[in-house]
Amino acid sequence: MTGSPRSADFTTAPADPTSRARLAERGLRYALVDTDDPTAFADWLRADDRGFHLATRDDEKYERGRAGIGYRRTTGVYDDGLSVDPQIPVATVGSWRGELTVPGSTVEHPSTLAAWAISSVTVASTHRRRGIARNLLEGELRTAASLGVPMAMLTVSESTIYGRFGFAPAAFATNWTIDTRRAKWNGPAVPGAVEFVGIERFRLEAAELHERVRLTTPGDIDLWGHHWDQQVGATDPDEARTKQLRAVRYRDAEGVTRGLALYRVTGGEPDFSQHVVEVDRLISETPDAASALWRYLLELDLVTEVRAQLRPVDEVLRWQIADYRAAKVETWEHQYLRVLDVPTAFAARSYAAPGRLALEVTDPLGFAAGSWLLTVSDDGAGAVTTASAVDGVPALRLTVNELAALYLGGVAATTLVDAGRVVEGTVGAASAADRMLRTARAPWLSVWY
Ligand SMILES: CC(=O)SCCNC(=O)CCNC(=O)[C@H](O)C(C)(C)COP(=O)(O)OP(=O)(O)OC[C@H]1O[C@@H](n2cnc3c(N)ncnc32)[C@H](O)[C@@H]1OP(=O)(O)O
Repeated sequence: MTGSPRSADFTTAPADPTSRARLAERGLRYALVDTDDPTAFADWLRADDRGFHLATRDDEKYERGRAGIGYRRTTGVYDDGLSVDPQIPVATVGSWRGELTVPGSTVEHPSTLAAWAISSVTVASTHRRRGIARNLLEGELRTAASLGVPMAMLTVSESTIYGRFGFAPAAFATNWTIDTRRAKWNGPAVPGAVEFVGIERFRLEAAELHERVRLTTPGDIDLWGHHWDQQVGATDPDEARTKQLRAVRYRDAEGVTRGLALYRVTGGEPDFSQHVVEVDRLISETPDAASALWRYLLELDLVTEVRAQLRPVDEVLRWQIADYRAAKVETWEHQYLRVLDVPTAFAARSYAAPGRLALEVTDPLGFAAGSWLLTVSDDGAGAVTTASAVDGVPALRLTVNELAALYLGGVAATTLVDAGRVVEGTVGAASAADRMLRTARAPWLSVWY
């Protein structure tokens, strides 16, 4: 698999004319990059790397990058007046049409929403704070809306940037640091077995397993081949990290792979008994698989600390170690959403309780603004119509940001009312909203993109 395009329409949609005109007024050219052209793509990647303060790559790595993410809609802003290297863009953005899992999805009956994934947003430090990123972001949102994509999504370098464009965090993640001398395993013994697998096998089985697990995880997304290449270090075979990778899998009593872990053991100082385990990935399809893999990692000899990033907020491990304080857990906001089409987005997910909810939404960019009525039937299906306040229907007033935060059921309307970010039109409306919107398990996104 070289990419995840379900449909290629997104790659050919022209650069947004409004942003193009606004940037042209400033002497800047906003254009799609021809990703079939290795030179143009390498120049774009050079700008992307520079924007994120990454090391410069050699030509072979640029070509590998093109093979991996060249399927994306790749846009640059060029300053043709530059006296040096005007062919290197002064701003970059990459986007694609992804699939966001929504509440109610199962492997047998998947419910996903088309979502416009935005990545590689950079503006050269020589051109910062002149409104270039604003034009890139607004251009992406208008393009997505023009293609009928109901949601935009991204993960962020800084949490302060994207609220102004209508994004808000809708799924959170946790980073764990576990003192293994204190964290005695207190969970169940499980019937299957953990065994080592080669890195190539891990890559193969992890991609398959993620395809199933992401469909049961609201907030998660479909992944692309290059993601797995990067995960297992195939893009950087000579790096120390790549050479340290080890992989194990959990097979259940029937011999079916239900979980995988990729990890590195580092350090050991001062006497070889104090190594640190960095868990790069732990994917589990069943509670048994998660138990077996966590237990394996926590009981490794010559190890005193296990670190894991991007774990779910309601990680079950919390209840499987003898000493709660053996684990330091830090919460991050992670999956940011931006609603572009309210009726389509809210009809795609299912709900925990029947009822009606009026949503008065403001949106400076207009996409989601309006008075909406969400009606959930007894089977948990939802439909949204335009309607002004209806007598007896709980009502909330909110901006498009809070609408995004509520969407996956991971943030409570009652919290946002108490925070002063959502206003109740009728007393008790937030509790009514929570009964309909909240999910049993916290939504979760397992990757950066
Ligand atoms: C989805 C992703 O790709 S996340 C990665 C984001 N990119 C990075 O972090 C790479 C390093 N940073 C950069 O390249 C740039 O500083 C960017 C892309 C963050 C901003 O680009 P700029 O062109 O300088 O932003 P621009 O001038 O359009 O600013 C737009 C608005 O965002 C605000 N803003 C810009 N950067 C930041 C920031 N780092 N933190 C908070 N606010 C910011 C501006 O103040 C402005 O606000 P306003 O219009 O409401 O007054």
